[in-house]
Amino acid sequence: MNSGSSLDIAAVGLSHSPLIGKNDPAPEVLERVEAAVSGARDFVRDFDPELVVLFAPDHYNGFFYKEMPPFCLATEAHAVGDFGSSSGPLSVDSAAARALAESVLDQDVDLTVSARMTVDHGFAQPLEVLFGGIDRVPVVPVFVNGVATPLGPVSRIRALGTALGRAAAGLGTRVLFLGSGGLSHDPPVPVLDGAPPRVADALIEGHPPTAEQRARGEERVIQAGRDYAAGSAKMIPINPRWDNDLLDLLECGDLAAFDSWTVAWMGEQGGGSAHEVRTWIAAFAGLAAGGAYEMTSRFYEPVPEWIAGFAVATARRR
Ligand SMILES: O=C(O)CCc1cccc(O)c1O
Ligand SMILES: [Fe+2]
Repeated sequence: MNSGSSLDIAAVGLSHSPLIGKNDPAPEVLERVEAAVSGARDFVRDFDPELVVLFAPDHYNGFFYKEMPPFCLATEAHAVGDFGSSSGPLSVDSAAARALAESVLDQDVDLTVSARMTVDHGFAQPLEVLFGGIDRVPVVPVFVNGVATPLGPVSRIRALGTALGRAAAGLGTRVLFLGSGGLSHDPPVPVLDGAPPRVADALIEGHPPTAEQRARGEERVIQAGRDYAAGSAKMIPINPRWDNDLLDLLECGDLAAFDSWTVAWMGEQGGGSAHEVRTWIAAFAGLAAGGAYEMTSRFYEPVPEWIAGFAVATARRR
């Protein structure tokens, strides 16, 4: 149990992958990852958050090009259960969500609000991994677009995180900022630009896939993981140097440095889904809004089997 100030804030960044448990790396890699994740779980248990502000991307399960916001806060959310992740309602703290939304808007950050957000493994997995389910802790889900171009400047994501950090301080509760995704990786997520009409239509309209279509899509991602690990894929490789540079900036707290990271450069360095690191930047900006922080643990390992530069980091106020 946490015995500190009720206004404590903390942050955790955690990579996700729908291939965990489906296309696993060597046992020793798995062991190292599990030890790091277990450390994060202990950190979260000790911190004992009263509210989790969860930043996560979507993989064309909830947000489509019919209208694609750069980010969106939910006052209610339900998970689709892709790749065997949990389905059903998340335990959203609607009152906190509304209060945070109002405060963020008051701080001059344009925010989309959803009263019924559809989310996928990007949200479900970190809640399962750290809390044992999607309905175990009061949460405010915040979608951060990490795949659907055009993407705006990283500075706006940092501004969102900062505004939510300030807003959360006004709640008077212990808040954990949690970022889900990244780091560098280039999974076979469809791209609207140049897509054949049927694919384009699906990306725009978001017709729910049939069970068979979903199974086929998931099998394609699993096969891509096998190819990535075998080095036979045309995907942009995991970039440990880039990933560690990112973790260095988060560790030293120089979040303003991310403002010069361009969308094009990030994609070249880290692959099409590297933009998921926006969730980490938002989470750490939320923590930084409360003052100086320290990173209390940091783990990184490239896991091509999962199509993930896999990282776990925990941080709290000094
Ligand atoms: O297409 C999908 O639904 C998921 C693709 C995907 C694969 C590995 C790691 C990820 O972060 C990711 O997003
Ligand atoms: Fe993802």
